[in-house]
Amino acid sequence: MAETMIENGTGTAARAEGLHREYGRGAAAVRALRGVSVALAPGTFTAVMGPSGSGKTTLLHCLAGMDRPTRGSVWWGDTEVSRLPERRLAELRRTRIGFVFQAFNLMPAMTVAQNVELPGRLAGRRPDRARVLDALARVGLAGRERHRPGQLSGGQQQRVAIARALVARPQVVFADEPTGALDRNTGREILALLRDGVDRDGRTCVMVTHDPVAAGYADRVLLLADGMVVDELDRPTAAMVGERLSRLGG
Ligand SMILES: Nc1ncnc2c1ncn2[C@@H]1O[C@H](COP(=O)(O)OP(=O)(O)OP(=O)(O)O)[C@@H](O)[C@H]1O
Repeated sequence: MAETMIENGTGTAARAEGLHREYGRGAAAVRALRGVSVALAPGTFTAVMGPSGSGKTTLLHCLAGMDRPTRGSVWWGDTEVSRLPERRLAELRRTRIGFVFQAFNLMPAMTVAQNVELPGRLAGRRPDRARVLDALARVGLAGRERHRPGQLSGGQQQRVAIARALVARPQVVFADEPTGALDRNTGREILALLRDGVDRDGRTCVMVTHDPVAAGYADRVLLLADGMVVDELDRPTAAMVGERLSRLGG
């Protein structure tokens, strides 16, 4: 039943159909996405990989409602977000989507707790202290709420960013190279946290990564080349991913 619903396009946490994204016009135009369709089943972890410039970040931004496709559609559940007016899209993004960046993107002058509260405040909601503390505890940062980001290690800062992405309990979390700025062991801890959110809370997660070991935490890998999905791997191992990537020259 669930499979059929997903094939029909309903019952997905998010999906994209026939996405094209061009930057610039005329001779200078860059075709970053050239007809990408993906369906993200609820409670799954997908890694997006491919050579530099293949369109990974563009796809993530379009799926997360942070960029608009030139053509094609993006859906979160039954809502077509690619057609929503900007204000409505921003509102919906704050409740339905979490985003984790490679460079953490925390506000240095704010405390850890204030950083986690910020998206809610921007959405006009009063901070729910218990929920913020719970989100911090879940990423292993209980007791750090009054620290500033500069007083934390890179791995701890990324944990704050994950708590910030999760505090609204979004259906889908997007992560753009979340371990790219971290050493290997710290990176593994962050990946385990993302995996845990999928397994324990049924969250849907999509992550761009260059690292085959990181992709091994996912249920599925989508391989992009030249703005198109060229391959897909289920239950990937780092070795399988490394081998497919080297065939793509990535
Ligand atoms: N805002 C923009 N304006 C113009 N061109 C862009 C813009 N964003 C991306 N591009 C171009 O679109 C193509 C795809 O970029 P994208 O960042 O999605 O690739 P990527 O696979 O994430 O690359 P990397 O692995 O190097 O981060 C590239 O050729 C890039 O230069």
